[in-house]
Amino acid sequence: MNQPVPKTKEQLDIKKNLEVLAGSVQYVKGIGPKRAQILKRLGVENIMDLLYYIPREYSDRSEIIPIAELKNLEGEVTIKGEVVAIQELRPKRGMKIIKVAIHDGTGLAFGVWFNQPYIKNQFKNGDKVIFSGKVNLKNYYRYRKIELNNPVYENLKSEEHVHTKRIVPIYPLTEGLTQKKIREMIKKAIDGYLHYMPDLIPDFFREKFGLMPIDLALKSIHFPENRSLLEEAKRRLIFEDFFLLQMGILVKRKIIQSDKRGYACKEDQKLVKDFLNSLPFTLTNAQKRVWEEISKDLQRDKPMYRLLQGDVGSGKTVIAALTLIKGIENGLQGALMAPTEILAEQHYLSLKEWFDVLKIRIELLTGSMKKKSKERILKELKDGKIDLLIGTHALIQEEVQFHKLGVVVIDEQHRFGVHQRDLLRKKGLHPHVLVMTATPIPRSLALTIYGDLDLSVIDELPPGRKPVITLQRGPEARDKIYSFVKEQLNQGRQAYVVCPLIEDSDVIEVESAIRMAEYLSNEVFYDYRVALLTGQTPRDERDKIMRDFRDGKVDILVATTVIEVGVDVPNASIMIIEDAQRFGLAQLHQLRGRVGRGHAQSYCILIGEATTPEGERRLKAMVETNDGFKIAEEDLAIRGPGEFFGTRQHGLPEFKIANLIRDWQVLEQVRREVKDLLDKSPDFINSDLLKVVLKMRFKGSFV
Ligand SMILES: Nc1ncnc2c1ncn2[C@@H]1O[C@H](COP(=O)(O)OP(=O)(O)OP(=O)(O)O)[C@@H](O)[C@H]1O
Repeated sequence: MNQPVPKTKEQLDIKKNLEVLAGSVQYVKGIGPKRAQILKRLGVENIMDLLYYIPREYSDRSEIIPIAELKNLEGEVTIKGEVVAIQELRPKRGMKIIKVAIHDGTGLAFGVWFNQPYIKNQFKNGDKVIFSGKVNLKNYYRYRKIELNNPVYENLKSEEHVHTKRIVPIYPLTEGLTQKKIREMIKKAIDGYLHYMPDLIPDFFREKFGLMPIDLALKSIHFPENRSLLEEAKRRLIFEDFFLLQMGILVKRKIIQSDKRGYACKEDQKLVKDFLNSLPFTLTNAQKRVWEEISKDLQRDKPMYRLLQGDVGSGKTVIAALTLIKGIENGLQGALMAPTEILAEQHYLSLKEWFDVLKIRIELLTGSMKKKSKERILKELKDGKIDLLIGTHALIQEEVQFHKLGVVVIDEQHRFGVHQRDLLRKKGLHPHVLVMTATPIPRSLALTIYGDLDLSVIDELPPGRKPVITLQRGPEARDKIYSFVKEQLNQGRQAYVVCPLIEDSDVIEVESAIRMAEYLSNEVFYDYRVALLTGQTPRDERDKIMRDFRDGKVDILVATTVIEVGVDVPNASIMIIEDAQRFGLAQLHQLRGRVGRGHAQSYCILIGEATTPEGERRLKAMVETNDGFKIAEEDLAIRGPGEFFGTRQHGLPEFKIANLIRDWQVLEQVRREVKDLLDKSPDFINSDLLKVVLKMRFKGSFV
């Protein structure tokens, strides 16, 4: 893989080598099945995992300090000397102390271990040893004795030091594992297996960017000879993370786009035009531009694979509808997948209103549906009688078979992984795919996660929208808040009250929503119509409540976070979020996005006090800005990319060492270079081999 056009034999060798590296860690000398189980908890299963188990920090023990100088020092030191005495003390019952005295010609120091009697047998008088540990000067002041508490020790004669006398790696640990043990395991893996590791970055790339070869990089990331080699090793491995990722994404994109014929739609015809005419508004410029981009894609005979980004309330649904109508008008079936049942139902309701007029047959399929209706829908779908199927991930189940699936819209909201997207895509024969997301992610990240998709952005809200006024208030302000809500309701508006998020307990969450609804309807808003909606509300009831709320028959909707995404009731102008400090920033922004969707001035009132600095940052960001892009950036900064995207779920690769925020410039550079390379020599990489590597390196299923 490290030559522009790999020769077969080399490929074979790489493949064989990779097979060795894919072997279980238990075969590494000194590990065995028991320790392999422990390592598994750290995500280390095969030998490659172990070689890439990156230290979390380093301790510089390279400088050996004369014992005489220790009395002026604090913190961690490394000393060497000859063992002159070994003592075992029992100061009280149940306590054993081992003291080993060493002399280095300048003075005497003691290594002290508590309740580790076996240490005594590790040394004998006359041994030349090294100790690394914290200086404890307490006994120096009393008895002029210098001690190192619980030091790491090594024999001075050993050829290669891994624990002392060097820059020493410190790894993330788990129960049953010590730094010493893992360091030794990694040393064994390096000694025994490093030579199997193929260099995944081609020579000319390495030369161009001055990157060290892989064996030196892995050796230096664990056991660096000096600081500068360590820094170079990090640079090389960050580059490698991004190099592989971009290769994966771009090769996948190529595979998707190459030699597969999609369904080429004709230019906009009657249905699309009728639909546009039926809308009570005209498209915003941003919507027009985006629709043009999509429309062009649909008219090509290659499948579209596009991401549609737009802040909450920016009007993505209309674009989704247009996309589906265009496909349907061209004799194709459409599918719309949403992350939650409520959202699927909402999409169903709003699209049905539009589509019934156009005589397009649309159905809803969800997991909680009765068997009989499900069977009917599945049959009609297969027979091609249904034009558009809307649903949750129930759509990707095996039993769901389309007659001619040609357009797929995925309202992703960051909840589906690439894998699920692919499953739906595969139900059609190269269908056009549009993925929608309301989280405006920074471009470099969009490229990383959705690098295999083209990007369309709706960067403009429909006219007449007023920014939502966001306030944060403590619970003591509740009376005032409620009178304000009443004023608004009296003007014909509606309100949402979102109940606290309760971690890991849907039951308590629902209970608290029930109590809140009772309290509000009995004690505060007894003259108004209050309804309750939770994840446990039965389907039929849920539909009715949402319908009533839409139709203005309910004034206040008390809900859990089930209403987080997609709910569109333009007349609702107040959003109250209880215990707002418990919610994530993206989630707060989504919830706030449920108001401010019509012409009325809307309000979002966050009830709660931050209990952590991060909580404070989140609430402050909400009060200060309505801009989804700024919110996303702040969220990313607070949580880091792993949490932000919920790494595994979303197929975002777990990098070994690179950090998307810190290293984004490298990412962009690598992306340009890799793209360039693949444009010039498309056969540069063997995609099967790449798949194997990517699977091993990034456990996520993004390729
Ligand atoms: N061009 C437009 N002019 C006026 N109103 C519009 C326009 N486009 C969409 N709308 C209306 O704006 C509201 C929000 O649109 P939509 O539900 O499509 O937003 P969205 O982008 O899906 O938002 P979210 O991600 O929050 O669900 C809807 O009531 C919709 O009818």
